[in-house]
Amino acid sequence: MSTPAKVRRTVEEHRAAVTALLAGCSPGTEEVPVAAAAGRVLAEDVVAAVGLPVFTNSAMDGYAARWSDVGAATDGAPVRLPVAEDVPAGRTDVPALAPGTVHRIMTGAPVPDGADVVVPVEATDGGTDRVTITSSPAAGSFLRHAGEDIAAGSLALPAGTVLGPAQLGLAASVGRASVVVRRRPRVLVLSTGSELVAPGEPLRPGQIHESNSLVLAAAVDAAGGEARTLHFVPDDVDQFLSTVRGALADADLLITSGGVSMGAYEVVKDALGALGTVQFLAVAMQPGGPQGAGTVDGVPVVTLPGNPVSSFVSFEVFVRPALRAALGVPRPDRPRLPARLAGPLTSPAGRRQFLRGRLDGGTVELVGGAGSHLVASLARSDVLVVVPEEVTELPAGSEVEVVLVGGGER
Ligand SMILES: Nc1nc2c(c(=O)[nH]1)N[C@H]1C(S)=C(S)[C@@H](COP(=O)(O)OP(=O)(O)OC[C@H]3O[C@@H](n4cnc5c(N)ncnc54)[C@H](O)[C@@H]3O)O[C@H]1N2
Ligand code: MOO
Repeated sequence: MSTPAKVRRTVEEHRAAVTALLAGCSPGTEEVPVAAAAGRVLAEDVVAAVGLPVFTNSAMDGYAARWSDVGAATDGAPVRLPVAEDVPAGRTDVPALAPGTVHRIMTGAPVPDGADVVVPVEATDGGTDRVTITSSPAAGSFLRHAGEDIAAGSLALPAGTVLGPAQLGLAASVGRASVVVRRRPRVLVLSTGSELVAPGEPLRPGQIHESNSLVLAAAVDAAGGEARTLHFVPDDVDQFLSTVRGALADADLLITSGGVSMGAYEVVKDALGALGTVQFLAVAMQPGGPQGAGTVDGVPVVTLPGNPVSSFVSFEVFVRPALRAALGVPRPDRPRLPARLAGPLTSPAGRRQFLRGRLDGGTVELVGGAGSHLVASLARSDVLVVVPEEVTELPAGSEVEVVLVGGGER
């Protein structure tokens, strides 16, 4: 049977413990096509095989010219020149520009040797054999110089970079078809509770739809892990342990939800506490007070409280940064910002509170109350409002720190 948690920790202490626990769960590297690397963490330095731009090219559709030939052009005294070549993007045999001539050129096409300006087509009559130029931009205008963005041989993306759309674009631009990335930690997610019923199933009195495993699995995947959701189990120690043991072999981490507080049927605490390798404790925060961490058969386990908001917040505060750090991300934390409170708030003394809020400009409005059962409010929020341990009340207009967890976009 469960016993009251005696150990108390600060948020930072438990964060450090979970980060240390997960430090070993980064399971090596793999090479994947760039097209399949979105969200992955680079495990190698990507060096630019080519500079960018690859060659000096035109920024405009127009005419490549010598400024000494066209610089004096005005409406009243236009310059008329023969068009020697047509240079669409992709032309690979562009002759040099002879003095007294221009090349018609398209955006992205190679600028011929000898040209030092591109005159946009809007400043001409658009001629194809001869062109009349009625004004010229400054010398050097509309040339995109080879290597001005990144030089060949230089570091394009350092190891540890999270590959978002722009980073994938750069990898492709410097010629990479594949990249070496960190393997995604394989994370088992297991919810517990005899009251739980799968969504879609009818509810009998006293039953609720299971939702924490969906939340946690989605959060694991978004953090860079690879979640595998086990079917939830009732408050039965034997069933819990056999489910866990049947799945641990190919897991890097187990996350459980529920069964860790002070009740008579705390399945996670009862089952794992008896092993002696998992510590259950109270963290000075709300929600997310009851926590546990340790190992089962050598595999790291983090036991999160069952209240849905507590489970979500605990993942954000402890598991996400630890997973990101294990993946080698240099800044594993969510971005934080100062914001002004739209209304007043109160908070329990001695516990750091993470309230749900919606950020609008620099102002944050609380969404719902402090209750850790308020899932509809959680779904409408996009930030966590951090209230320090020593603060018990704040008037409207106070500055608070908010954590940008995202979600609820509309
Ligand atoms: N006497 C005390 N009671 C409680 C304490 C305490 O210190 N003393 N702590 C409270 C706090 S804080 C939390 S948080 C919860 C944590 O309890 P458990 O981790 O044991 O979670 P459960 O009791 O299993 O569930 C709590 C709540 O959440 C619902 N739930 C659980 N799992 C799911 C799921 N997968 N999907 C949706 N909803 C879920 C469950 O039905 C309960 O309503 O303990 C307090 N009690
Ligand atoms: O800490 Mo519980 O997590 O408040 O609801």
